Amino acid sequence: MQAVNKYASALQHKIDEIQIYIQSLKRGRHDNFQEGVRFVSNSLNAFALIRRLHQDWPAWHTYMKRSVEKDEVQVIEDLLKKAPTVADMNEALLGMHRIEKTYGLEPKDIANGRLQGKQYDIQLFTRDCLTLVKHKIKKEDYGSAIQWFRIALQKKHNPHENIYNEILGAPFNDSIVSTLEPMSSFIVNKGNKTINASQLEQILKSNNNTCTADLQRLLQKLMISNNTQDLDETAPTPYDRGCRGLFPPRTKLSCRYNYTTTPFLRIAPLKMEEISVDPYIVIYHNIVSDKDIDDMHKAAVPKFFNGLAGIPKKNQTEPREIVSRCSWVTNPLPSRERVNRRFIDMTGLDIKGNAEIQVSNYGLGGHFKPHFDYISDDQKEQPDIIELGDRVATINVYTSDVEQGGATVFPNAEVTILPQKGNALFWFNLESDGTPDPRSLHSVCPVIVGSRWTFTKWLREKAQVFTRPCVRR
Ligand SMILES: O=C(O)CCC(=O)C(=O)O
Ligand SMILES: [Fe+2]
Repeated sequence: MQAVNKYASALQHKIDEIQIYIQSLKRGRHDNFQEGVRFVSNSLNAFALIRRLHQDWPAWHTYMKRSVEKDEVQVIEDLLKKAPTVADMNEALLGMHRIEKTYGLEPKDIANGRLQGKQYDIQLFTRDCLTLVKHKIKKEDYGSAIQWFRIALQKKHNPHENIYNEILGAPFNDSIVSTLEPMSSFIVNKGNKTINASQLEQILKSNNNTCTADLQRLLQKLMISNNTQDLDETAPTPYDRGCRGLFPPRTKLSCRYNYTTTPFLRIAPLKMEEISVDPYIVIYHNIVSDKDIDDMHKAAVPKFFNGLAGIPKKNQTEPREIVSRCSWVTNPLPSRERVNRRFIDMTGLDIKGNAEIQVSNYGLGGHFKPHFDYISDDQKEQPDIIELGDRVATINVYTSDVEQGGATVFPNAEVTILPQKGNALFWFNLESDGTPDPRSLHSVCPVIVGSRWTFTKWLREKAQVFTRPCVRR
């Protein structure tokens, strides 16, 4: 923005100078031939004119040809190198898709800045909607594609549309026709009559009458079809229901001070909130200070890599989904040691040989699909598993608040937890005899608004020989 402003001022400066030159040319009247002749018949005028045309004009011409403020353009070019890539664009589209589908949001609400009933002063424009249309078609989600296409058609036309069209190309062009073509039969069968003749005329006009016959035919189809069934709505999964806050409320749960797990808690008990008794899921409130959170984030961010979903299958070729940015704090740090001490106080479990803590950040639509933290068969050979054993339990500390979305959901246990900065969630992945507990299936809902930060710690099996007795079931 700053760079473009600088460029615009430089351009304005040049225009001002050229205007001054134009003013300087206005000497005497020579609107017609006679006046011209009279003007040059005066030798002073003739001399000055010849001198100006001979000396000044070429110099002004050279000035006009000089590209406007090379430095400013260079700054913009350097910034462009850091512009989002195709991969970034794709991630953003996937994030938008997840938000729409997981929370069951209507495209028209999203486009008008209404997210789960909360109104934001933001809206999407025609070109945003059309980019989403293309993505929906790629995902073969035709119901949603049509909705987004209609919204694109209905969006108010910008008063400066002509300028945008000149620079960006007309939004409804041949490429959108070829994208929509595969679903035109779907439009006829399932489409809803939502644009009328005058709207169609408006679209054609705003498109500078560059609509091809193909596009006109497609728009006509949209108009004539009147089947009301519009969406191929698939039933929400348990994960979706958890993210939408639809699990039944839990009762008979308590909040209390824990002052027994370790001797230290006698002088500084921890606030514990039961979330579920069986399976055991609890939250400890305010276990990390803002300062320790900042220090840990600072240590982790320079080493951030893409957090990828799931475990790659043998011979898998398609890229794994990027779900977060994360890294491990592996070096000893006073903040990390304090957090680890808290983990021991909370759980009574041992962290021998396992001091590192993961820091994760989830952005636009960032999520983590339902998964188990206990190891699967194809992970058994991993060196850390051989050394430390399975992931008995997980601690997840919320190190930021999240304005909307980003809950932790246990789809099988029907539990949803909203992030709250400083709180730690703790649950077991294995039964006390070491058997995997499928009720530990858990997930992160897509972030709608905000940036979600967490610490994750897996408590490992081998360190627990003296802390967790094996109970026969
Ligand atoms: O951040 C969360 O709520 C859960 C993260 C998680 O499941 C994991 O890192 O394994
Ligand atoms: Fe997990």
